[in-house]
This record gives sequence, structure tokens and C-alpha cells, in this order.
Amino acid sequence: METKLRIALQKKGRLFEDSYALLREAGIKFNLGNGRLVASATKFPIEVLFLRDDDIPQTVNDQVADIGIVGENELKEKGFKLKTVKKLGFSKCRLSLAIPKEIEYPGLSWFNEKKVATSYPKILKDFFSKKGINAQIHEIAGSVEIAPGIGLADAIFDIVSSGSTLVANHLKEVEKVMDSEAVLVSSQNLPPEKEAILDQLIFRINAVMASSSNKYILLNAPNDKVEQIVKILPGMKSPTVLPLAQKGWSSIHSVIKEDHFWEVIGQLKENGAEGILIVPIEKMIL
Ligand SMILES: Nc1ncnc2c1ncn2[C@@H]1O[C@H](COP(=O)(O)OP(=O)(O)OP(=O)(O)O)[C@@H](O)[C@H]1O
Ligand SMILES: O=P(O)(O)OC[C@H]1O[C@H](OP(=O)(O)OP(=O)(O)O)[C@H](O)[C@@H]1O
Ligand SMILES: [Mg+2]
Repeated sequence: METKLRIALQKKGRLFEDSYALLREAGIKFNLGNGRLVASATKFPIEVLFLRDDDIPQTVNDQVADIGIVGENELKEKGFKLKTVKKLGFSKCRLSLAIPKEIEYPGLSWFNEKKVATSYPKILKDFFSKKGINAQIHEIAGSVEIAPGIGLADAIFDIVSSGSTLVANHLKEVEKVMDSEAVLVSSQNLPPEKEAILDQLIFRINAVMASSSNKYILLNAPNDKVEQIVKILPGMKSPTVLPLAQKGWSSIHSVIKEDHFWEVIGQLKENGAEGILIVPIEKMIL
């Protein structure tokens, strides 16, 4: 029987879309029959278990799944000793303390003897004990931001990303406790044949992630400016320079980080670059 790696993914919610897209771009497609909790991939030895994100750390810890994609916040809250194989760069947020915006915040000591509502009691308890703060932690599963407004708590500890939920609930962020992003985690002792499949998966994920942050650039330049432009565009090894049919001109091809492009576009133009094209890269094997 073929060995398969079992991955736990969030069934629906913020992690699902990006997890599913990442695996699809890595050439791993699942037939998502509606309501199914398990699905097998075509053309790669992996099957997926669809769960609530809260349950993913335990599922991997108990080796019901071999690997999983979950937020670092959930991973830390559940406290299992799992291996963080790779940070995936999406679902970036932070866990912060927030208080009613009209309160003058004097510092962390304000939280002594206060009641704080949160869905992450373990992380908060660890933080307060490390800082010597004696506060009452009140665990609620969701809609944490309304707690101060309905008199359930004096403050909250919750996920913040844009901050708009805090603003909508007349709260202000006063202390960031941790940053979080989606991570690929695995149980500590995978058998060698599963490690081998995981290595192939990581290779593909690296190729997808490298391509999404890099673009292919093509431009035309006068021959006497090629050396200067090549210095600006180092590329993976070195840019490709091809002679144009038009005498005295060359075409230069290279790879560039998207944000770096906007920093050098001025220099490229100053050196006579014309016909500058930026093309997305599908995959990039470093
Ligand atoms: N506003 C946000 N911006 C960025 N990442 C977020 C945001 N909210 C949540 N996340 C990340 O996505 C993960 C899943 O969030 P989601 O809201 O889908 O969870 P949930 O409501 O607990 O869903 P489930 O029913 O699966 O438990 C969170 O644990 C966190 O890592
Ligand atoms: O700082 P912001 O950009 O406002 O994001 C923070 C909010 O995002 C999440 O809620 P979500 O929108 O996922 O709804 P949920 O509470 O149902 O999970 C989280 O629970 C926060 O409430
Ligand atoms: Mg959840």
C-alpha cells in the first residue's frame, strides 16, 4: 500500500483559502467533495483532513495527522511540542492587549486586579506571570472585543491585524504580546518514508514561495550602458544579455524582488533602459 502523508488543514476560515492555494500552486490538488472531512490528492502521496484550526495542533501531536497548517497563535495556545517546519507568510496577525480607548494607559501595571477577556488564556497567563501582573483571565471563545462594552471585562487579549475591529469596539491596542503567521508543523518523529514525502512537499512550497516574491524583468538598453545596468540587476546568478537586431542595443533579462524593482526603476531609466517588462514567475527552483 502506498505511503501517504496526512495533512490537517482548516476546513473553512482565514487559513483555508491560502493553505489550499499554496498546495494547488505546488501541484497538489484535492477533490473537495462538499462536506467531506478527508480527501486524497491527485499526483502526490498526500491526503488532507479538514478540521477547525483549534484542533490541528492536537491532531498532529496525537499523530492522527503527520503535518498541519495552523497559526502560531493557536500552536502556542495549545502548547504541544510540534516541529515548526516552515513559516508560510500568510495569515499574519498579532496577539495584543487592548483597553477602552478613553482610558489613560500608564503601563502594564494598569492590568493588576483587572479582568481580561480572551480566547488565548494560556498565552496570556504565561505573559502576565512573566511580567509579574496579577490579573483575572476570563476565557471566551469569540466576539471578544465586545466584552468591555458589555461589562464582562475591563480589557481584552485578542488577535489584531488591521486594528479595525478594535476601533469599531472603541478599544485601543496597548501591548503586543506576540506576532503570528501560518506555519507548517509536523510531529516530532515521522517515519523516514513520510519524512521523504515531507521533504518533497517543502521543496515545492519553497519553489512557490520564492516565485511569489520574485519577478522576471526584461528591458532594452544601449550597449554602453549594459555594464552599469547589470550592476543594478544582479539576478539569480547574473543577468542574460542578448544582442538586439538594432545595432548598438541589447536586451537584458534578470530576476528581481518586486519591492526592489520600485527602488531601482529610476536608475534603470537614467541608464537608458527602455521597454521594461515585469513578468510573474510561476515556479522558482533555487
Ligand atoms: N484578522 C486576521 N488577520 C490575519 N490572520 C488572522 C486574522 N484572524 C485570524 N487570523 C489567523 O487565522 C487563524 C484562523 O482564524 P479564523 O478566524 O478562521 O479562526 P476561527 O474563527 O477560530 O475558525 P475555526 O472555526 O476554524 O476555529 C487564526 O488562528 C489566526 O492565526
Ligand atoms: O484587526 P482586524 O483586521 O480587525 O482583525 C482582527 C479580527 O479578525 C479576527 O476576527 P474575524 O474577522 O476572523 O472574525 P471571527 O472573530 O469570527 O474569527 C479576529 O478574531 C479579530 O476579531
Ligand atoms: Mg478557531
